[in-house]
Amino acid sequence: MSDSLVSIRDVHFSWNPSREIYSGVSLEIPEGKITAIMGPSGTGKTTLLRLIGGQLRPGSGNVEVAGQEIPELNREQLYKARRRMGMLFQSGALLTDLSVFENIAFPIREHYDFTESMIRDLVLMKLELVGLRGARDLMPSELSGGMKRRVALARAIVLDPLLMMYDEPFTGLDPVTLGTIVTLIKELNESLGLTSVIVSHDIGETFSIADHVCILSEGKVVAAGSPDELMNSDSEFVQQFVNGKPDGPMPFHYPAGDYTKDLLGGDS
Ligand SMILES: Nc1ncnc2c1ncn2[C@@H]1O[C@H](COP(=O)(O)OP(=O)(O)OP(=O)(O)O)[C@@H](O)[C@H]1O
Repeated sequence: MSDSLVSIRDVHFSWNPSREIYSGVSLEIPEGKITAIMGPSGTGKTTLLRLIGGQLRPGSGNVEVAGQEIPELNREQLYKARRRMGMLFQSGALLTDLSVFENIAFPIREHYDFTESMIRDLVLMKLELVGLRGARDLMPSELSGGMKRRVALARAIVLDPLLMMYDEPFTGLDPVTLGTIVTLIKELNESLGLTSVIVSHDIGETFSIADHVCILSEGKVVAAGSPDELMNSDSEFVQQFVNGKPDGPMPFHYPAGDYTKDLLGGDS
Protein backbone atom coordinates (compact mmCIF):
# COMPACT_ATOMS: atom_id res chain seq x y z
CA MET A 1 0.00 0.00 0.00
CA SER A 2 1.29 3.51 -0.84
CA ASP A 3 2.03 6.15 1.80
CA SER A 4 -0.86 7.90 3.46
CA LEU A 5 -1.67 11.53 2.81
CA VAL A 6 -4.26 11.53 5.60
CA SER A 7 -4.03 9.53 8.81
CA ILE A 8 -6.90 9.42 11.25
CA ARG A 9 -5.87 7.76 14.50
CA ASP A 10 -8.08 6.85 17.42
CA VAL A 11 -10.38 9.82 16.89
CA HIS A 12 -13.23 10.47 19.29
CA PHE A 13 -15.88 12.99 18.39
CA SER A 14 -19.34 13.83 19.67
CA TRP A 15 -21.75 16.71 19.23
CA ASN A 16 -23.26 16.02 22.63
CA PRO A 17 -22.24 13.78 25.53
CA SER A 18 -25.14 11.36 25.04
CA ARG A 19 -23.97 10.07 21.66
CA GLU A 20 -20.44 9.57 20.36
CA ILE A 21 -20.20 9.84 16.56
CA TYR A 22 -16.66 8.48 16.63
CA SER A 23 -15.41 6.29 19.41
CA GLY A 24 -11.82 5.68 18.38
CA VAL A 25 -11.93 5.61 14.58
CA SER A 26 -8.67 5.05 12.68
CA LEU A 27 -8.18 5.06 8.93
CA GLU A 28 -5.57 5.89 6.32
CA ILE A 29 -6.08 7.70 3.03
CA PRO A 30 -3.39 6.62 0.59
CA GLU A 31 -1.61 9.30 -1.43
CA GLY A 32 -2.46 9.54 -5.12
CA LYS A 33 -5.47 7.24 -4.86
CA ILE A 34 -9.24 7.62 -4.71
CA THR A 35 -10.66 6.55 -1.35
CA ALA A 36 -14.38 6.19 -0.80
CA ILE A 37 -15.93 6.66 2.62
CA MET A 38 -19.27 4.90 2.71
CA GLY A 39 -21.75 3.81 5.31
CA PRO A 40 -25.29 4.33 6.49
CA SER A 41 -26.86 7.74 6.77
CA GLY A 42 -25.94 9.67 9.91
CA THR A 43 -22.87 7.57 10.58
CA GLY A 44 -20.55 10.59 10.41
CA LYS A 45 -19.07 10.64 6.90
CA THR A 46 -19.50 14.38 6.38
CA THR A 47 -18.27 14.91 9.94
CA LEU A 48 -15.10 13.01 9.00
CA LEU A 49 -14.47 15.36 6.04
CA ARG A 50 -14.96 18.33 8.35
CA LEU A 51 -12.47 16.88 10.84
CA ILE A 52 -9.95 16.47 8.01
CA GLY A 53 -10.60 20.03 6.82
CA GLY A 54 -10.21 21.38 10.35
CA GLN A 55 -13.74 22.83 10.47
CA LEU A 56 -14.29 20.52 13.46
CA ARG A 57 -11.85 19.42 16.16
CA PRO A 58 -11.86 15.90 17.54
CA GLY A 59 -12.42 15.38 21.27
CA SER A 60 -9.21 13.34 21.18
CA GLY A 61 -7.02 11.50 18.68
CA ASN A 62 -4.93 12.56 15.67
CA VAL A 63 -5.95 13.94 12.28
CA GLU A 64 -2.83 14.30 10.18
CA VAL A 65 -2.83 15.72 6.63
CA ALA A 66 0.45 15.76 4.68
CA GLY A 67 2.41 15.52 7.91
CA GLN A 68 0.52 18.32 9.68
CA GLU A 69 -1.49 17.66 12.81
CA ILE A 70 -4.67 19.55 11.85
CA PRO A 71 -6.22 20.06 15.33
CA GLU A 72 -2.94 21.59 16.55
CA LEU A 73 -2.83 24.34 13.90
CA ASN A 74 -3.59 27.94 14.78
CA ARG A 75 -6.00 29.98 12.63
CA GLU A 76 -3.36 31.22 10.24
CA GLN A 77 -1.74 27.80 9.79
CA LEU A 78 -5.14 26.23 9.22
CA TYR A 79 -6.01 28.87 6.61
CA LYS A 80 -2.78 27.99 4.77
CA ALA A 81 -3.35 24.24 5.12
CA ARG A 82 -6.83 24.63 3.60
CA ARG A 83 -5.35 26.07 0.42
CA ARG A 84 -4.13 22.56 -0.23
CA MET A 85 -7.54 21.00 0.31
CA GLY A 86 -10.30 21.29 -2.26
CA MET A 87 -13.87 20.52 -1.30
CA LEU A 88 -16.86 19.85 -3.48
CA PHE A 89 -20.20 19.71 -1.74
CA GLN A 90 -23.45 18.49 -3.20
CA SER A 91 -24.95 21.97 -3.12
CA GLY A 92 -22.04 23.37 -5.16
CA ALA A 93 -22.66 26.73 -3.48
CA LEU A 94 -21.61 29.09 -6.28
CA LEU A 95 -21.78 32.80 -5.51
CA THR A 96 -24.91 33.80 -7.40
CA ASP A 97 -23.93 37.39 -8.20
CA LEU A 98 -20.57 36.45 -9.72
CA SER A 99 -19.93 35.05 -13.21
CA VAL A 100 -18.47 31.59 -13.74
CA PHE A 101 -15.06 33.17 -14.29
CA GLU A 102 -15.25 35.24 -11.10
CA ASN A 103 -16.49 32.29 -9.05
CA ILE A 104 -13.37 30.34 -9.99
CA ALA A 105 -11.08 33.35 -9.58
CA PHE A 106 -12.49 33.96 -6.08
CA PRO A 107 -10.20 31.61 -4.08
CA ILE A 108 -7.15 32.89 -5.98
CA ARG A 109 -8.03 36.52 -5.18
CA GLU A 110 -8.68 35.55 -1.56
CA HIS A 111 -5.36 33.77 -1.02
CA TYR A 112 -2.85 35.31 -3.44
CA ASP A 113 -1.86 38.64 -4.87
CA PHE A 114 -1.56 37.49 -8.49
CA THR A 115 -1.73 39.66 -11.61
CA GLU A 116 -4.94 39.65 -13.66
CA SER A 117 -3.19 37.83 -16.48
CA MET A 118 -2.01 35.04 -14.13
CA ILE A 119 -5.51 34.73 -12.69
CA ARG A 120 -6.98 34.56 -16.18
CA ASP A 121 -4.59 31.75 -17.19
CA LEU A 122 -5.29 29.74 -14.04
CA VAL A 123 -9.06 30.12 -14.37
CA LEU A 124 -9.13 29.25 -18.07
CA MET A 125 -6.91 26.19 -17.52
CA LYS A 126 -9.24 24.83 -14.87
CA LEU A 127 -12.35 25.65 -16.92
CA GLU A 128 -10.84 23.81 -19.88
CA LEU A 129 -10.28 20.74 -17.67
CA VAL A 130 -13.98 20.61 -16.80
CA GLY A 131 -15.05 21.41 -20.37
CA LEU A 132 -16.60 24.81 -19.61
CA ARG A 133 -14.08 27.34 -20.93
CA GLY A 134 -16.80 28.62 -23.26
CA ALA A 135 -19.15 29.26 -20.33
CA ARG A 136 -16.86 31.64 -18.47
CA ASP A 137 -19.13 34.69 -18.83
CA LEU A 138 -22.36 32.98 -17.81
CA MET A 139 -23.99 33.63 -14.46
CA PRO A 140 -24.80 30.67 -12.15
CA SER A 141 -28.54 31.16 -12.82
CA GLU A 142 -27.86 30.37 -16.50
CA LEU A 143 -26.24 26.99 -15.74
CA SER A 144 -27.78 23.53 -15.49
CA GLY A 145 -27.29 21.55 -12.26
CA GLY A 146 -24.51 19.49 -13.86
CA MET A 147 -22.71 22.58 -15.19
CA LYS A 148 -22.89 24.18 -11.74
CA ARG A 149 -21.25 21.13 -10.24
CA ARG A 150 -18.49 21.26 -12.87
CA VAL A 151 -17.89 24.97 -12.17
CA ALA A 152 -17.75 24.20 -8.44
CA LEU A 153 -15.24 21.45 -9.25
CA ALA A 154 -13.07 23.86 -11.26
CA ARG A 155 -13.18 26.27 -8.31
CA ALA A 156 -12.25 23.50 -5.86
CA ILE A 157 -9.12 22.60 -7.86
CA VAL A 158 -8.06 26.12 -8.81
CA LEU A 159 -5.42 26.35 -6.06
CA ASP A 160 -3.96 22.95 -7.06
CA PRO A 161 -4.91 21.07 -3.90
CA LEU A 162 -3.07 17.99 -2.70
CA LEU A 163 -6.31 16.58 -1.38
CA MET A 164 -9.77 16.76 -2.98
CA MET A 165 -12.79 15.95 -0.85
CA TYR A 166 -16.12 15.23 -2.51
CA ASP A 167 -19.31 15.07 -0.44
CA GLU A 168 -22.06 13.26 -2.36
CA PRO A 169 -20.81 14.41 -5.79
CA PHE A 170 -23.22 12.19 -7.74
CA THR A 171 -26.51 13.12 -6.09
CA GLY A 172 -29.28 14.62 -8.21
CA LEU A 173 -27.59 14.38 -11.61
CA ASP A 174 -29.03 13.00 -14.84
CA PRO A 175 -27.29 9.82 -16.08
CA VAL A 176 -25.13 11.56 -18.70
CA THR A 177 -23.93 14.30 -16.35
CA LEU A 178 -23.39 11.68 -13.67
CA GLY A 179 -21.11 9.77 -16.04
CA THR A 180 -19.23 13.00 -16.84
CA ILE A 181 -18.62 13.76 -13.16
CA VAL A 182 -17.51 10.17 -12.43
CA THR A 183 -15.01 10.33 -15.31
CA LEU A 184 -13.83 13.82 -14.33
CA ILE A 185 -13.09 12.81 -10.75
CA LYS A 186 -10.99 9.90 -12.00
CA GLU A 187 -9.22 11.91 -14.71
CA LEU A 188 -8.45 14.86 -12.44
CA ASN A 189 -7.06 12.54 -9.81
CA GLU A 190 -4.64 11.15 -12.37
CA SER A 191 -3.76 14.26 -14.37
CA LEU A 192 -3.33 16.58 -11.39
CA GLY A 193 -1.72 13.96 -9.14
CA LEU A 194 -4.43 14.44 -6.51
CA THR A 195 -5.48 12.33 -3.59
CA SER A 196 -9.27 12.11 -3.53
CA VAL A 197 -11.78 11.23 -0.86
CA ILE A 198 -15.37 10.62 -1.89
CA VAL A 199 -18.29 10.38 0.48
CA SER A 200 -21.13 8.78 -1.41
CA HIS A 201 -24.10 6.45 -1.18
CA ASP A 202 -23.88 5.53 -4.87
CA ILE A 203 -22.21 2.14 -4.79
CA GLY A 204 -22.01 1.54 -8.57
CA GLU A 205 -20.45 4.90 -9.44
CA THR A 206 -18.17 4.99 -6.41
CA PHE A 207 -16.92 1.42 -6.80
CA SER A 208 -16.20 2.08 -10.49
CA ILE A 209 -13.51 4.68 -9.65
CA ALA A 210 -12.39 4.05 -6.06
CA ASP A 211 -9.07 2.33 -5.39
CA HIS A 212 -9.87 1.89 -1.73
CA VAL A 213 -13.19 1.84 0.16
CA CYS A 214 -13.82 2.26 3.91
CA ILE A 215 -17.24 1.37 5.24
CA LEU A 216 -18.12 3.11 8.48
CA SER A 217 -20.82 2.17 10.90
CA GLU A 218 -21.48 3.26 14.46
CA GLY A 219 -18.28 5.23 14.82
CA LYS A 220 -15.90 2.59 13.47
CA VAL A 221 -14.48 1.28 10.21
CA VAL A 222 -16.33 -2.00 9.77
CA ALA A 223 -14.67 -2.95 6.49
CA ALA A 224 -11.96 -1.65 4.18
CA GLY A 225 -10.45 -2.86 0.95
CA SER A 226 -10.62 -2.55 -2.81
CA PRO A 227 -14.08 -2.54 -4.44
CA ASP A 228 -13.44 -6.13 -5.64
CA GLU A 229 -12.46 -7.30 -2.17
CA LEU A 230 -15.60 -5.79 -0.69
CA MET A 231 -17.89 -7.18 -3.39
CA ASN A 232 -16.49 -10.64 -2.68
CA SER A 233 -16.38 -10.27 1.09
CA ASP A 234 -18.24 -12.83 3.15
CA SER A 235 -18.86 -10.34 5.97
CA GLU A 236 -22.55 -9.83 6.73
CA PHE A 237 -21.97 -6.10 7.23
CA VAL A 238 -20.40 -5.70 3.84
CA GLN A 239 -22.98 -7.78 2.04
CA GLN A 240 -25.79 -5.80 3.65
CA PHE A 241 -24.16 -2.63 2.49
CA VAL A 242 -23.12 -3.49 -1.05
CA ASN A 243 -26.46 -5.14 -1.77
CA GLY A 244 -28.44 -2.27 -0.25
CA LYS A 245 -30.40 -4.38 2.24
CA PRO A 246 -32.39 -2.07 4.53
CA ASP A 247 -31.65 -3.87 7.78
CA GLY A 248 -29.01 -6.25 9.09
CA PRO A 249 -25.95 -5.78 11.27
CA MET A 250 -26.15 -2.05 10.49
CA PRO A 251 -29.34 -0.93 12.19
CA PHE A 252 -32.10 0.90 10.33
CA HIS A 253 -33.03 2.93 13.43
CA TYR A 254 -31.21 5.93 14.85
CA PRO A 255 -30.62 5.06 18.54
CA ALA A 256 -33.86 5.65 20.45
CA GLY A 257 -35.43 4.87 23.81
CA ASP A 258 -38.10 2.25 24.41
CA TYR A 259 -40.82 2.57 21.73
CA THR A 260 -43.83 1.69 23.93
CA LYS A 261 -42.76 4.09 26.66
CA ASP A 262 -42.21 6.74 24.04
CA LEU A 263 -45.71 6.30 22.61
CA LEU A 264 -47.17 6.49 26.09
CA GLY A 265 -45.26 9.73 26.64
CA GLY A 266 -42.95 8.32 29.30
CA ASP A 267 -39.58 8.46 27.54
CA SER A 268 -39.29 11.87 25.94
N1 LIG B 1 -24.14 20.68 13.51
C1 LIG B 1 -24.55 19.56 14.12
N2 LIG B 1 -25.00 19.59 15.38
C2 LIG B 1 -25.39 18.46 16.02
N3 LIG B 1 -25.39 17.23 15.45
C3 LIG B 1 -24.97 17.14 14.18
C4 LIG B 1 -24.53 18.29 13.45
N4 LIG B 1 -24.17 17.88 12.20
C5 LIG B 1 -24.37 16.55 12.17
N5 LIG B 1 -24.84 16.10 13.35
C6 LIG B 1 -25.14 14.67 13.69
O1 LIG B 1 -23.96 13.94 13.51
C7 LIG B 1 -24.24 12.67 12.93
C8 LIG B 1 -23.36 12.45 11.73
O2 LIG B 1 -23.71 13.41 10.72
P1 LIG B 1 -23.03 13.37 9.29
O3 LIG B 1 -23.67 14.45 8.47
O4 LIG B 1 -21.56 13.40 9.45
O5 LIG B 1 -23.46 11.93 8.77
P2 LIG B 1 -23.33 11.29 7.33
O6 LIG B 1 -22.78 9.93 7.54
O7 LIG B 1 -22.57 12.20 6.43
O8 LIG B 1 -24.86 11.22 6.90
P3 LIG B 1 -25.55 11.23 5.46
O9 LIG B 1 -25.07 10.02 4.75
O10 LIG B 1 -27.02 11.14 5.81
O11 LIG B 1 -25.16 12.52 4.81
C9 LIG B 1 -25.73 12.65 12.62
O12 LIG B 1 -26.37 11.87 13.59
C10 LIG B 1 -26.16 14.08 12.72
O13 LIG B 1 -27.45 14.14 13.26
